[in-house]
Formats: sequence, C-alpha cells, structure tokens
Amino acid sequence: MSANATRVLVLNSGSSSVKYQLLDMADGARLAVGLVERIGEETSRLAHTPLATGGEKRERLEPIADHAAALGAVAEELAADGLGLDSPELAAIGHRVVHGGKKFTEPTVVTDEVMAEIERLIPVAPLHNPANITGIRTAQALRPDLPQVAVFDTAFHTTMPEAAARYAIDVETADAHRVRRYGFHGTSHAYVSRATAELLGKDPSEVNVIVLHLGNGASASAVEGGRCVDTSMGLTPLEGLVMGTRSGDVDPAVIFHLARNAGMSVDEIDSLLNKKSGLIGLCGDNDMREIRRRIDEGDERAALAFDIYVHRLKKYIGAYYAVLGKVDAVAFTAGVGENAAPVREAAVAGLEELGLVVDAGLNEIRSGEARLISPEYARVAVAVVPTDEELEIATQTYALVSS
Ligand SMILES: Nc1ncnc2c1ncn2[C@@H]1O[C@H](COP(=O)(O)OP(=O)(O)O)[C@@H](O)[C@H]1O
Ligand SMILES: CC(=O)OP(=O)(O)O
Ligand SMILES: [Mg+2]
Repeated sequence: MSANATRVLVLNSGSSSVKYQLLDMADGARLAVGLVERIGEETSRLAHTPLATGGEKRERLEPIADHAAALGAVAEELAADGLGLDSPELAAIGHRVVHGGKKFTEPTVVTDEVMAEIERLIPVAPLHNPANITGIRTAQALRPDLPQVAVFDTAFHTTMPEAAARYAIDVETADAHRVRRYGFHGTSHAYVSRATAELLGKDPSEVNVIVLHLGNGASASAVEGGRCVDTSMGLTPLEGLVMGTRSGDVDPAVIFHLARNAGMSVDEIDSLLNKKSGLIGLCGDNDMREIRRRIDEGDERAALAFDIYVHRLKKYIGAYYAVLGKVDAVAFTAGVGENAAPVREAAVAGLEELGLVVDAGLNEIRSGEARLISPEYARVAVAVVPTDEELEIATQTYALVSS
C-alpha cells in the first residue's frame, strides 16, 4: 500500500439496496455518499452526493437489475467526480457482511477461503449474504489489486456467553446444523455503545449500555463494559423486536400450526414472517413516519401496530436491565430510534422505578448529534446516538490494511 493511499470505499449491500461511502481516513473526510435502492425493480433509484467537490446530490431513476449493475453504476458516478475506483489513493474496499457465523470475530481480508465460508452461511442469511458476496466479487473485478475487507454484523456478538447464545434445544442437533444465536447489526451496536460511553465522558469498559438499533431491521443488545453479553436477533435476523416487515419473536409452534392447518409451505411461512409481518403486516405500512401520521388522524390499526412495537421494545429493555444488573445508559439509534420521539417516550414510559425517565422537551429536539434526553437527576442516562455503520466499517478496514 502506498503511503498516500488513505481512502476507503465502504459498501453496505442490503437485500435490495446498496449504501456506500468514500472516506479519506487521513482526516476522516467523507468524499462521497450514496444509496441505490429498489434493485431488481423497475423503479430503481441511485442518489449520489459528491461531498468532496461540493457538488449537488444527483439522482438516477432507471431500472437496475441486480447488485452487480448497481455497483457498476456507483463506480460510474464516482468516476464522474474524479473519485473513480482506479484512484491510487484508494487503500481498500470495506464490505458489510451480515452473517459471519462463529468463526469471524474480527474484520478480515477476503481470500478464497473467506469467500467460501461466507457462501456456506447463505442458508442462515438468505436475504443478506448473497448481496454481500456480489458486492465483494464486483469490487474484486474492478480492483483486483486492492484488499477487500469483510466487516461482519455478527462479530461484535461473538463475546456472548453460551447461556445467551444457545437455544435450549437438543445439543447434538443444534451443533450439527450450527443452530445458535449469532446476533446482527453488531457494527452499529459496537459503534453506538462506544459513542454512548463517550457522551457520558467515560471509558467503554466502565459502562453498561442497552443499545436499541431501530431501523427497518431492529435489534437490542446488552453491552457490559464494552462487550456484548446478549442481543435480540438469533440464528437469523428474524428473532426479537417487531420490525418493519419482520415479526420478531413468535411461538415457534405458529409455524407448525400454519403448515398443518393453513396449508402453507415452509417457504410461504418464511416469507410471511420475514416480509409480510412486523409493522407492515399489522397495519400495511412499515415506515414509522407514515404510522405516526395515521395515528394523528385517529387510525386504530396504526395505533395498535405502534403499541405492539413499543410493548416488545419495553420488554427487551426490562430483560436487558435484568441481564446487566446495573445500567448506565439506554441508547436509541438508527432511523426510528434517532427520529421517532414518540417511540422513545413510549418505550421508557412507566420505568421511573428503574431510574429511566425521558424529558419531553429534550426528546423533541431534532439534531444529528449524540445527545441525552433524560433529565439531569435521572439515575440512568437515556440517549439518542446516531449510528454510523459506514464510518465504523471504514475505520476497521483501514486499521487492518494499514497495520
Ligand atoms: N423522521 C422520521 N420519523 C420517524 N421514523 C423515521 C424517520 N426517518 C426514518 N424513519 C424510520 O426509519 C426507517 C429506516 O431506518 P434505517 O436505519 O435507515 O433502516 P435500514 O438501514 O434498515 O434501511 C424507516 O423505515 C422509518 O420507519
Ligand atoms: C441484519 C439486518 O437485519 O440488517 P438490515 O436491518 O440492514 O436489514
Ligand atoms: Mg440498517
């Protein structure tokens, strides 16, 4: 790596989207950010902002068939601003990889063996790992000389004790099929738990934090002195909280019941629980903004969906309070956590005895900064802490390739 190669391109490939950022790690500057969404549909959209040149946000509205085409379009947009992938200043490309199983506890330079392992995990992350693999392959084809670094969603959770990571099912069957709780969104939980400690003016090793990552996918984690000790997602990103389109926790017998009595196939039930449940299944909308708007108009289905969402969230706050014993902070993050004041208010309502209080005025303040929303007298800090998975992936990627 040449001494002036200080840039990292980060690709966060989701099931139907790619988020990307180009950063210069010499000074942390964001040179370009963008998003390709609705990949595979007629209405795909690419939005690209070349921050380095001070240029305006550009949009491309055209069908983008797959992830490879999406990355091709991203490469074109970057090149149009003189930030192309052929730049000698590029040190590495960092990739979010959702499922790393038990094996990957650290960011890892992608080799053939690493690729084979990510492929082996497709059955337990069918929506995510194939997109991540395409992202890596496409980037490799464009820059075969550069290190491709995989940063795993599961890595931060590999510190979970067996008591939290194991399901109470037959051990031989579980081990033979690698059935255990892996947890996801780890890059965000790691970043936000650290940023929360910083907000409190403490070292991460000194604080216990409950992190609530509430995006389209949502998960909670219990972080003790900087180490994850429990998290709400499990074998796959389906377990736990109510999400945009995913059910989160259900009695597993719901699946047998539907298979036996509703004549549904396993694939149909999989699709029901992953894509047609959660907020969208409950009320037809998965966007919290739209749900709040409907509630303001008196819509009862939207109100019930909101209540179910918050009820589950509150149960996890209580559970992780018990797991940690002592809690210094509860941190809300991601799209819903950072923006939806009513969710934060309702999730903490009635928990004064646990030391959890939200100040209504502070909760309403809009800001992109990490901030406290609890009053000064509260025993437990409640905070809004914006996540930055791309920055965290870039930081880990650069640390690995420059060491
Ligand atoms: N201003 C807002 N108020 C309430 N909810 C919001 C707001 N902005 C975004 N959201 C919620 O955040 C979700 C997206 O969160 P995000 O973290 O970007 O998800 P993902 O990374 O999974 O795509 C949206 O579906 C919506 O529910
Ligand atoms: C793992 C997961 O649920 O990711 P996302 O929220 O990006 O769908
Ligand atoms: Mg996300």
